[in-house]
Amino acid sequence: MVRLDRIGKRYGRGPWVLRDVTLSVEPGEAVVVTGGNGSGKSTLLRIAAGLSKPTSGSVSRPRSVGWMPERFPPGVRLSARDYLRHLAAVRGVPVRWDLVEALGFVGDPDAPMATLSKGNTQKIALVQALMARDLLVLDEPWSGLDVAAAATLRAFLTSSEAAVLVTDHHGHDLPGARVLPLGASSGGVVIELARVGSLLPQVSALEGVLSAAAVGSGARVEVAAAHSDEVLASVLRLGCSVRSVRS
Ligand SMILES: Nc1ncnc2c1ncn2[C@@H]1O[C@H](COP(=O)(O)OP(=O)(O)OP(=O)(O)O)[C@@H](O)[C@H]1O
Repeated sequence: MVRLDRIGKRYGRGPWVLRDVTLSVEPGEAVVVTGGNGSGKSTLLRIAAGLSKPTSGSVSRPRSVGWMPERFPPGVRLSARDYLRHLAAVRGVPVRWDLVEALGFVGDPDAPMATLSKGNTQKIALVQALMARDLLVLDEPWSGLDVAAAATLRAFLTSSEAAVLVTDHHGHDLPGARVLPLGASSGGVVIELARVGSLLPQVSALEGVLSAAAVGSGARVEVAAAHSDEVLASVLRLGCSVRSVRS
């Protein structure tokens, strides 16, 4: 699984883009990171995928990581076929031609990547990432896909045994996924809990809890910043497991 522990990030002396983000995604689980432009979604994903170092906090990730950037680097001279073969060889996995087909790729697999349409480039960029075994980190994977390919991708991610971390600001539904909203908050701290069960009323009653809503078998709890440490200690004492903490 991938685990981000109290991640903070600032670029140089600029403002903090991320502060104190704790998140774990287990195999077979999916998390959708949402938030407005500039809220830090891509930054969080780049850190999770190992492309950027956090300023504070720590990350642990599995070995086989697939990364799809928001924009495919221009000027790749390889053909789609050679590009996928190369990346499959590097990762020690077979090329997923079945996925290329399932996504409805209609470009020339032997033409340079730079000459493909946006949608077809996106499909190849996706397949190279989806070939990884343990962790799939996909930045805006639906962007540029036609409806049928979007449905194929959703079905693939929903049934994947890898840990899945995606960004989305178009409201694409990913059944069963947890949502991690980044960005403007009401000054509170949002704590995501796993396995809350019948404890939700007790969590809601803790001093400093502003709202507590069930999400699947867990809950999303908003806490006044001044009470966040006590609430965290209390929910752990109650036996809840903490998925993420965001201020
Ligand atoms: N390499 C960088 N150097 C300096 N600042 C950066 C860098 N990358 C991102 N930022 C800044 O960090 C903030 C968060 O950017 P990021 O791309 O993570 O947001 P985002 O939520 O993915 O945005 P969008 O939805 O617009 O893609 C922005 O203010 C951005 O300008």
